[in-house]
Amino acid sequence: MARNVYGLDLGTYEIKVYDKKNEKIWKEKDVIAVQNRKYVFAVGDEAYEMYEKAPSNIQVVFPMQNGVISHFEDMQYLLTNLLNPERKFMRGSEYVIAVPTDVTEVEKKAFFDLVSYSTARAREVKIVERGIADAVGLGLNIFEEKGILIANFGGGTTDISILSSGGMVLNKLVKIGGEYLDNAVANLVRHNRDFLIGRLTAEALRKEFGVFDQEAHATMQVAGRNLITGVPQLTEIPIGLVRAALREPLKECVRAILSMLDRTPPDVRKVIEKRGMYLTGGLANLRGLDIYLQEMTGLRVRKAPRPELCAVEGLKKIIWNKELKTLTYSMLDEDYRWLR
Ligand SMILES: Nc1ncnc2c1ncn2[C@@H]1O[C@H](COP(=O)(O)OP(=O)(O)OP(=O)(O)O)[C@@H](O)[C@H]1O
Repeated sequence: MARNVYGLDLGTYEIKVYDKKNEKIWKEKDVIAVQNRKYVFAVGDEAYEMYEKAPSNIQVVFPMQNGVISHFEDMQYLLTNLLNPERKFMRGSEYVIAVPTDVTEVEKKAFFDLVSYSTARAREVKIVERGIADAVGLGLNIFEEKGILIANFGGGTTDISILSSGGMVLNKLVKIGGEYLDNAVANLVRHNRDFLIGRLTAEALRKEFGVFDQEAHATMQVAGRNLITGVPQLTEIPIGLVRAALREPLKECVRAILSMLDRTPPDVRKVIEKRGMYLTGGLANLRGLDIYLQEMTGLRVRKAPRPELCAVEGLKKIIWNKELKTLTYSMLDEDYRWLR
């Protein structure tokens, strides 16, 4: 099979892929369903459909947690299956992978090894920091700009980066993302209403209500289990309860952004204050999040047009452009000294 070049943004919630040969970008849920702890039953979107609905002999596993790989073999199987469903051999392809910056070298190396040492037999594996891929995806002149603040709100994490002159000045990975918010909503509903809802229902509530711009008396009917009677039933959840659950985790993200700004060199900070910050990642679609962040940080907030695909669009540009390719590196490079 002919060689190909892939851009991979491996997220906790979804894997985004750029396929150079077929000139297309696609995404798939980062989930695998395993039967009797042995046989792979389904992968990707199909496996996600089974989450919270599967019988007890089928385990639905999320191979990534908080932005890093937690089940290496499941992740490798999932990726190989998604890239190569017909299981034709695809040796000799090249990969450019977007990785979070604020993780350990071992965690970063796992992304590299995932492709380097799989049946894919990669010809070349390059890594680029996700904040940089986001900036390229936003169409910013990464080499010239002297102050860029990007917050990537994802499924498992919020990756905050400050860039200047083509490099990372500061970066912080906050372990709060969509999943954390969903758990917060489900927990508050349980404590407040004695009503048990699943994570997917909590996600639907969060997507429906958002953070701002909705009337204060809206409600949504959801299915769950009454914890007093033990009976499954429908109930109305008010918007106020969902907003209350989101408040503290979102404040934590705001605090991380502000504390990073405090540590930013003054000249870079001046440019950021003038230009504002950029919002990327799937959670940036949360209704009203941009207005909320604008009010809380005092910065102008610009949301990427397709925030969840911003990093993979950056990877696409990097793959096609020689100058941008200098932003990538290999962990096998002589001058890359990992663990030292
Ligand atoms: N319209 C929407 N409204 C609210 N939230 C949304 C919307 N669309 C997607 N999301 C949320 O975005 C999150 C996924 O974002 P994204 O795909 O950027 O995450 P990821 O890259 O997989 O995760 P991470 O970057 O943390 O590893 C999910 O929690 C999902 O619920």
